[in-house]
Amino acid sequence: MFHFGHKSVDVSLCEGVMTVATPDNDILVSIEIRHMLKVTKKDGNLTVYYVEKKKNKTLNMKMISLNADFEDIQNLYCDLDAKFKGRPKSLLVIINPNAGKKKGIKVYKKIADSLFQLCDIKLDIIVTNRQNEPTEILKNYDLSKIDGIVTVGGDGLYCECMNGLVKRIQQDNSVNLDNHNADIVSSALPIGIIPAGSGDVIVQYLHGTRCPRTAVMHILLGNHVDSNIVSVHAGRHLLSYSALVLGFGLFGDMMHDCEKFRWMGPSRYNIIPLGSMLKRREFDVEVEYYPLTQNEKPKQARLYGRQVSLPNGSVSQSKLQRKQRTKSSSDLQKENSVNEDKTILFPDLVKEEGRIYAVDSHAIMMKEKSGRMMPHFGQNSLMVYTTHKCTLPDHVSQLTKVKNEKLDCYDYKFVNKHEVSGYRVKLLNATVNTAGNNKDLQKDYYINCDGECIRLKEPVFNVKLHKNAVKFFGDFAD
Ligand SMILES: Nc1ncnc2c1ncn2[C@@H]1O[C@H](COP(=O)(O)OP(=O)(O)OP(=O)(O)O)[C@@H](O)[C@H]1O
Repeated sequence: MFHFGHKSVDVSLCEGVMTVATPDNDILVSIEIRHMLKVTKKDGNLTVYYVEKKKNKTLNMKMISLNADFEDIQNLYCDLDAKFKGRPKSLLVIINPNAGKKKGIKVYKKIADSLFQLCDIKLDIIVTNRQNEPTEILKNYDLSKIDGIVTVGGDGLYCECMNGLVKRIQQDNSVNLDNHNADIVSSALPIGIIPAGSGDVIVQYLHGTRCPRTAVMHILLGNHVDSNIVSVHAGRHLLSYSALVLGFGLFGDMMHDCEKFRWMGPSRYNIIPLGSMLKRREFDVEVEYYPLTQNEKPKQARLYGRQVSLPNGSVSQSKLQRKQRTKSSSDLQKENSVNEDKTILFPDLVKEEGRIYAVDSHAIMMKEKSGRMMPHFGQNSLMVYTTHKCTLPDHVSQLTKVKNEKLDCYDYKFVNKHEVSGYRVKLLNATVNTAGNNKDLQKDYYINCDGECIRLKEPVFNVKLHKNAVKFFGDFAD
């Protein structure tokens, strides 16, 4: 017989739930084992630490204590402990002390450390001194001794660690990083993000809150969410992997402008983009969209060959011209196979040519849910948006809707959307300077890759979706 406070109770474990009830079967407590953080025992006492989700999606830690004779406590402890398999036991923690308002170390010490200690996690804590250090650490780190990586910082730190991890895994599996057609090997090692950055977008997508305590508890509960990434290649080199947003044109320029005002801290993201918007540039581009393969197509697949609709101001194409521009898979194969290890067959492909402000894609797809645009992890496809010529007020109104996650944020005549497995952007009027072996573009063109500004040195870049290539700690399902 167990005791809960002054009451004598029965304790049962059934279908993943521990129930504490009176002998008359009045249920006093019912806890799902997947929500338990830790069980401890001492003499005739057993304490269960567990989480409860509040309406605002934050997790709250609670505990209950049960008393019984030594044997009953021992048996219940062993039964519960056996169900904790798969929880992380050993973690590499990478802290960026300069992220956001420079509170990374404080957040870690105040919130994360005690929870990790409670759950007996073996920790290897590294406070970084500079950019690129996380990449270097992950190049040679013994990944076999950890169950996950935890970043304490912003989206940028996560993206750097994700890049380091994905590159390391390709290296270990002899995948050529610079082949833009290569399918990459997915990472089995989950990454947890404890938010301490400027935007903390990914963590909010994952947990619905920016609360660092909630993020730590999600890591400890050990559930995983698979997520897509995209690769960006130019001039037969990998530029980067993106986990969140990849933006050429306006968003590249915005990020470049924001970088110049880094001293302003996180507030630069509220002010500087307005200036970038006022001096928005137009780019003459040709975009090739690689359609989904048969397996990837949603039930009501669109016919891309017939779907190209160019808005006002862009170079228009007749149906016939569009047809001529649709390459056969054999043409593509020939084009792509030069110096490449592996070639993917694209059943048919559509080219769009015109004057644009931006080409953007999101590795975590934004789709309608409960009347809003909400993130969806691990989707079968990548959505690409091209923004064509439009008035400044219309453009501002559209981007404001994107920011506010409005359902109709892409329903504008000047925005084209394509659901693809990849795409290629070619700058049509970019002049390439060649000096010796070095090539460079005469003008500056930027890609915003998850907040990192990449300056293009080649007039063509390729983007490819890699489904479920990475794992997060969390449980996005609810
Ligand atoms: N000690 C460090 N000092 C400076 N930069 C670092 C350091 N450690 C990591 N970085 C890099 O700084 C970039 C931004 O980091 P992070 O996302 O954590 O901060 P943030 O303040 O949210 O970023 P941003 O200011 O770019 O929005 C990342 O590329 C990260 O890897």
